[in-house]
Amino acid sequence: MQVKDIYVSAPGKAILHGEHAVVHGKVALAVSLNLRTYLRLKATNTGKVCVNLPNIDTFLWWDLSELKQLIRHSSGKRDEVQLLDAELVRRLREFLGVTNETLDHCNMASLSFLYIYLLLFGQRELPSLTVSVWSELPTGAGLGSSAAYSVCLAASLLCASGAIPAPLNEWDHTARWCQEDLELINSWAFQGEMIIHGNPSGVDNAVGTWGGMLRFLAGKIIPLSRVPLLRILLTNTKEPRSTKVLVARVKDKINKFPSIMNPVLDSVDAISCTCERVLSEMTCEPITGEHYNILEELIDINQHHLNVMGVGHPALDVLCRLTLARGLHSKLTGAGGGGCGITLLRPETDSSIVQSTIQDLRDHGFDCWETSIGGPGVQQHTPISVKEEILEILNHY
Ligand SMILES: Nc1ncnc2c1ncn2[C@@H]1O[C@H](COP(=O)(O)OP(=O)(O)OP(=O)(O)O)[C@@H](O)[C@H]1O
Ligand SMILES: C[C@@](O)(CCO)CC(=O)[O-]
Ligand SMILES: [Mg+2]
Repeated sequence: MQVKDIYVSAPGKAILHGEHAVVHGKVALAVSLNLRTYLRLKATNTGKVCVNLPNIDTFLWWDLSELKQLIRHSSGKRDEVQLLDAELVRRLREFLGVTNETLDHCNMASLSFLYIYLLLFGQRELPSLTVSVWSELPTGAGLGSSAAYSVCLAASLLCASGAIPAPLNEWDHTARWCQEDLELINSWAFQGEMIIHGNPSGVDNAVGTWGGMLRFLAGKIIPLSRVPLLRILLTNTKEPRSTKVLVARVKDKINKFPSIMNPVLDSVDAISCTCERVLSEMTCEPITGEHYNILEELIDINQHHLNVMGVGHPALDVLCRLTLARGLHSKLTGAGGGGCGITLLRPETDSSIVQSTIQDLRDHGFDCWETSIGGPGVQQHTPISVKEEILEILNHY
């Protein structure tokens, strides 16, 4: 089977409020970033499937003949894409030599690729192809790198399998899919997330698919169209962590101390709802200092709650302390345990304060930059609409 070449991209995300609580049925508010993951899928006639993931130093290939063995006993196409095919996952783990303890980037990324590839093509002739991915996002740092990767895999492989059309017209440079196709992309990306995360809420892949700011509650996605322009500083503490491990840790704590932890989750839920109300007020009445005072207090309270959940880290404490010394408020974003934090900048925050804060954080060995939020969700690209330096990397393989 011959497939068509395609370039796609999907954004990373920052969670304003609700990380972890969202896994337990509470509200989360999340927003897409201007940092994206790009994927090129290229048809080949080598009889192989090649995967090039330079961000994580992973370059793998398999013969179609060995991959065919893996689908021999597969249960086939399932109607319910929300559940993993446990038997296929078990076979893939065995094939790749992944045990429960091996949580490294390479294994998780190859497992999720092969899982989606084999389920989409397994009932037909497997296509020979090369997939290359490059991301502007730090890997495993709380900015939704796994979701952006899964969304790109889902979109490109669904297109290649013919399950959804390629949306680009000859006169466009980028194009997005219709709502129904986006829902299919999102549900397949969720499966990739299940493999990487274990028990994802689905908020990250929803942002990667639709972009913008959204409210997420128990799988229900509500885009927030009326939101004020927020200035946010992103800091990567560079402390490595795994979302899968952290999500499992919070679950254990809730199981051990339900009467103590459930009120914390309820409080996080109330924080997300209050934040959403304040953001909406800011779009329909003059923005005042009091709006920002409330947003800052919500950030502080949530950061304490996340520490109570056990997903803080000394480096994140340093971030909060250093920024507070300049009058700025920060919290972790994503799964925590290291990784990234967000700092809210007030409109009147002087650029000299921002610059000296960034310098303080860099002096501590952190990466820090001001970001713009609300970028588009998953897109198809023509090659010339991909940044030159990224195109060079993708076309290198
Ligand atoms: N550019 C990439 N290339 C290949 N695999 C990637 C890439 N980015 C992320 N991944 C996959 O995602 C995993 C990291 O996912 P993880 O959920 O732990 O972090 P995150 O998504 O960055 O943070 P969070 O879930 O808190 O937002 C990696 O181990 C790898 O399997
Ligand atoms: C920690 C978590 O809430 C957010 C990770 O970005 C996990 C999830 O929602 O799947
Ligand atoms: Mg993730």
